Amino acid sequence: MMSELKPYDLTGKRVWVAGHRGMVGGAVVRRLQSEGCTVLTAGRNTLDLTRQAPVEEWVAVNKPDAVVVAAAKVGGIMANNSYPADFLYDNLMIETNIIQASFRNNVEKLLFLGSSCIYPKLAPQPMTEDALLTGPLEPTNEWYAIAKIAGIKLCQAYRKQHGCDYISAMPTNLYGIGDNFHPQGSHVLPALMARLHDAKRDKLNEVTIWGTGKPLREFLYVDDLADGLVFLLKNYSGYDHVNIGTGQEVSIRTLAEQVAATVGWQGRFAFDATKPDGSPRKLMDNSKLAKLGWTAKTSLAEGLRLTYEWFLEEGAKGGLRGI
Ligand SMILES: NC(=O)C1=CN([C@@H]2O[C@H](COP(=O)(O)OP(=O)(O)OC[C@H]3O[C@@H](n4cnc5c(N)ncnc54)[C@H](OP(=O)(O)O)[C@@H]3O)[C@@H](O)[C@H]2O)C=CC1
Ligand SMILES: C[C@H]1O[C@H](OP(=O)(O)OP(=O)(O)OC[C@H]2O[C@@H](n3cnc4c(=O)[nH]c(N)nc43)[C@H](O)[C@@H]2O)[C@@H](O)[C@@H](O)C1=O
Repeated sequence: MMSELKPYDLTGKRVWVAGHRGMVGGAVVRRLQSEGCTVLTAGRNTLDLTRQAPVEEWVAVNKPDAVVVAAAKVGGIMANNSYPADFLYDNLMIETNIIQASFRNNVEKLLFLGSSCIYPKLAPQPMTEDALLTGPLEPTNEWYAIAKIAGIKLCQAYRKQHGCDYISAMPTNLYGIGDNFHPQGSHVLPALMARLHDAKRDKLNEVTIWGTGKPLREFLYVDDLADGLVFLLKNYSGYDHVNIGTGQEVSIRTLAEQVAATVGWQGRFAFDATKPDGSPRKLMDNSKLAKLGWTAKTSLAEGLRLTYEWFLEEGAKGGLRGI
C-alpha cells in the first residue's frame, strides 16, 4: 500500500478536465480552483472526444501536464438499457482517444473514472476492488461496464508497458449540483427530485417509482467526489483502481422518502414493476481509500438539501440539463 503513495504537486500544472460541462467535471473544475494550477477545458461543440484525430491534435496543441477523464456517455438504468451501442461505443472511443493522446504527448498524470457497475451483479458486499472480473455483470448496464473495465485495463496497460502514471477511481452512484434531471434518461436521485417537486407543485397525492423500491444504493455527493479525486491525483500512483463512496446505503424507497422530505411533498408511493430494479445491492468497500487518507464528509440529508437548493435556482433560470 505505501508504495502506491507518490506525491504529485499540481501547482503550476496545466490540468485538462475532459467533460467539464458535466456534473463531475464541473465539480472537479471548482475543486481545482484552490490548487494553483491552470484548468484546460474544451466543449463538445469544439472537440468531439469520440473522434481520434481532433483529440490527438487538441492534446498536442494544448499540452496538458495532467488529465482528468470525466467525459463519458452517462445515464440511468433506462438510458443504459435502451442504448447499449452508444454506451459501449462512445465510452470506448472517449477513453481510448484521451488515453492514447495523453501517452503520445507525455502527459505526466492521468485519472480515469469508472463506476461501481464494473463489479459483478452478485459480488459479495461491500464490494472490494478485487471483485473485478469475478462474475457476470448486471445486464442493464453491461455495455457501459465493459467500456469502463476496458478503461481501467488501458491505464494498467500503459503503466505496465510504458511506465505511465495513469490511475483509475471507481465512484459509487453520484448526485449533486449539475446533475441531469431528465425524467427517463437520468439516475434515480435527480429523477425523483424532479418528479416529487412537480408532484408538490401539482398537488398530487401519489407518485410512481420504478421497480420494487427494494434495491439498495450508495450515494456520494459530487463535491465530495471531486475532493477525493483531487486527493488521488495528488497522492496515489498505484496499478489498481480505487473505490470511492460513503460506505452508507439506502433502499430506493427510503431514498424516495428522504427526497420527499427535502422537497416538502407528502403523499404515497406506487411501484411500477414493469421497470427494472437492476443490481439488488451496490455497496462499495471504501477501506482502501480510507487507509490512503480520504473519507467523504457530506451526509445524504445535507447533499439532498444542497442539490435541491441548486435545482430551484437553476430551474428558475431554465438552466437544468437533461438527456
Ligand atoms: N453520475 C453518476 O452517478 C456516476 C458517474 N460516474 C462517472 O463519472 C464521470 C462523469 O459523469 P457525470 O458527470 O455524471 O456525467 P455527465 O453526463 O454529467 O457529464 C459527462 C460529460 O462528458 C461530455 N461528453 C460526453 N460525450 C462527449 C463527446 N463525444 N465529446 C465531448 N464531450 C463529451 C458531456 O458533454 P456535454 O456537456 O456536451 O453533454 C459532459 O460534459 C463518467 O465517467 C461517469 O461514468 C461514475 C459513477 C456514477
Ligand atoms: C451509477 C450507475 O447508474 C446505473 O445503475 P443504477 O444504480 O441501477 O441507476 P439508477 O439511478 O438509474 O437506478 C437505481 C434504482 O432506482 C430505481 N428507480 C426508481 N425510480 C427511478 C426513476 O425514476 N429513475 C431511475 N433512473 N431509476 C429509478 C431503478 O429502477 C433502480 O432500481 C447504471 O446503469 C450505470 O450508469 C451506473 O454506473
